[in-house]
Amino acid sequence: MENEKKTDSREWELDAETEYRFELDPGTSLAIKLVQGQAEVFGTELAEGKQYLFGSECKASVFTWQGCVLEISHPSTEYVSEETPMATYANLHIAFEQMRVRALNAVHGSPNSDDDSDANAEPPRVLVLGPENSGKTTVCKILTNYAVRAGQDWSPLLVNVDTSEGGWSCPGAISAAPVHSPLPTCSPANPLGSAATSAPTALSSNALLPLVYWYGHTETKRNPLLLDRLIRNLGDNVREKYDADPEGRASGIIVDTPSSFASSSSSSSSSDHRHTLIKSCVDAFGINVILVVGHEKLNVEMQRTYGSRLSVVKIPKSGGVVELDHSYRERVHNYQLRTYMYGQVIEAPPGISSATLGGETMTDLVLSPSSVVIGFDDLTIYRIGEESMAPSSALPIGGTRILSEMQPVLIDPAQSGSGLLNAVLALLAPLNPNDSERYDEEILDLNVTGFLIITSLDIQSRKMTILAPNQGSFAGRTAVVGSFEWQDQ
Ligand SMILES: Nc1ncnc2c1ncn2[C@@H]1O[C@H](COP(=O)(O)OP(=O)(O)OP(=O)(O)O)[C@@H](O)[C@H]1O
Repeated sequence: MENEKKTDSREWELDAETEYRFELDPGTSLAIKLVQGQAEVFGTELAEGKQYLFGSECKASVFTWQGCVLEISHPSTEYVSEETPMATYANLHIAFEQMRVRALNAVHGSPNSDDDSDANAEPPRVLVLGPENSGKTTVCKILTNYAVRAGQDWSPLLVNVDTSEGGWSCPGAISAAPVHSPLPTCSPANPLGSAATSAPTALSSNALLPLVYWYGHTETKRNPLLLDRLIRNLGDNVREKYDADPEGRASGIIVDTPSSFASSSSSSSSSDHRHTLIKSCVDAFGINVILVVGHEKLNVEMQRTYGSRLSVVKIPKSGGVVELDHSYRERVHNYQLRTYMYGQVIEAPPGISSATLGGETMTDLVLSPSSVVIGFDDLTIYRIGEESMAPSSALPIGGTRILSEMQPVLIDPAQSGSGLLNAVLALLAPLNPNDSERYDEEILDLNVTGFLIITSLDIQSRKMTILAPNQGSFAGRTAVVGSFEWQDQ
């Protein structure tokens, strides 16, 4: 009881269709309780009377369709806005819902009454494009959550090809997971909820089982050829999954993209890359709707390129989207890596005793990674492509580049300057056991089973220490290093 008295919280009464927005500074947390009415955070409903915790510099909003009363402890920045694009997003959701129902009817052989043919009864496969800080991830989350909440047992496939974000795993990865229950928002460390691979599966929001490929860098322009290949690999997997599950396919696909897909750069080569990568997504996931978030020029560009064969829809950007700067994004990468290894701990603000993380009753999702010492030869480590490539024009006349951007280059941990100390490595699925089916670039096509960090290298005794979420054996395994570094705080 004494605890309750110290709570520095305030009641906010929100009118229908308004939203309460907040931002948190480093090291602070926030608790929100729905006292009365209906409220949701990026499409996930809040239950009345529960304390929801937010931390790790989270920036988000609580929207209400019908009005509500909230009890909120002290955030760093807060305000209420009456102008939101939620009505547009809800209309989009309704349109997608109709597409899903028609697609499912077609699978079941039930006629779609208003339709003369079921041939175009396709579920929504949506590509969300937009510039930096336009709210793409948030739109994807809202549309996914609304689909899950529709009560039709939909489990839309959420695909993240934004390598600067990391989705369910580590930054630098691209991934896809069918979503069965609303995605919580509590920290930018896991913007799409936590995956079963890094958190207790007892929590419903952690039951996500993503398929992950490792690109290894933030910037798409660093190796667009590799990213193109990984997107196509992800698409092939999704197609296989849906070939075997036509009912599941009716839930549709929502693809979140990096802002580099939208930024028109002056250099023609990066513009080429961007078009190639958008096209890889359109082909890989059979996209039939492109949503352009608040960008007139990109909308016109997409209309011109794709307007004749799929729907291109421009949607407004929310005024609540926060401009995230470079140093914030770097801090978020660190939060993500730390959360992957150690779980999520958000300390409740003073006076709040029982709180939930994203609606789950546990506040401390503490994980204990293991630190193991292995021999240099236990793990085969590659980097994809050469670190720095001289332009072809700089090569001697008649010289050809030996290493391509797609070439797996074997790294020797014993070599000084290997760049492995504190590097984040993706552990790949096993190579094909049948030697005759192996091929040079096989490791580009293997998905990721986990991530690890090399925390020390002992060159004399040819041993290294590895931090990993679980104590598996690494003998005979293959890992790929990218450009992410573990920072021990
Ligand atoms: N309505 C809102 N109110 C408050 N914060 C919001 C709102 N919408 C989005 N945000 C926050 O703004 C930030 C940027 O949003 P989001 O990540 O969706 O944008 P993005 O376009 O995907 O970003 P990126 O530039 O990384 O591609 C996030 O921290 C998100 O939680």
